Amino acid sequence: MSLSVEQVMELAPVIPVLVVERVEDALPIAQALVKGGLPALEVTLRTPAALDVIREMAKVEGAVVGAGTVLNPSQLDAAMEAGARFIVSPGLTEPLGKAAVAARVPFLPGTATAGDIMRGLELGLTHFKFFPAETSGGLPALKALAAPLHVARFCPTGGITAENAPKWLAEPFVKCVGGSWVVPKGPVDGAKIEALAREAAALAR
Ligand SMILES: O=C(O)C(=O)C[C@H](O)[C@H](O)COP(=O)(O)O
Repeated sequence: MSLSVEQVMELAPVIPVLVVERVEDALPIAQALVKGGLPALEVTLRTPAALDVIREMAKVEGAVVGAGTVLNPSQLDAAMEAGARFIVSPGLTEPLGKAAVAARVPFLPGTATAGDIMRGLELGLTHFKFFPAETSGGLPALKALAAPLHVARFCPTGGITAENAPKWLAEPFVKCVGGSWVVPKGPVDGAKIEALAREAAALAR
């Protein structure tokens, strides 16, 4: 079943941002996250294994697997071919935005300025990543942007933690946050990931 970008953002308060080096780690990570209550999984195309990781994770019941770090239309095509059901990018270019709109795939392009968001609105997009959130002025900056650009909704990502997520999630223009903290680097510890996911899934919106 295909979901709208809003539905993807409403699956849980947190979209875990995943950098997975080994295909063997895909299933245990996805299973632990879904079990902990985080079904939307962003697999970044930062490792050679990423497309195979998407294919593996898509087999996990309940998982809604997307691709992150998508930089251009050919990566968008490859991610969708691998089974990605939503697309996240660090920034917004016209070729990528147009390709995502044409593909009718839920798309969260990274934005950090009013101009970025306005270019997205011109393309018909209304939901954006705010990236890198903590270093682009943090919540005061997003509040200032969301006032005039009041139709836009955001997934702040970059520097978000379990500790600072609640202040972002309390805002009406924030639908969810993204972050890598839920899956610590190193050997996969399913119990630990599940516990971190459970804590993240319980954050109030
Ligand atoms: O490459 C992309 O497209 C990204 O999505 C970047 C990630 O969102 C951030 O690198 C996650 O930031 P941290 O949670 O601070 O580790």
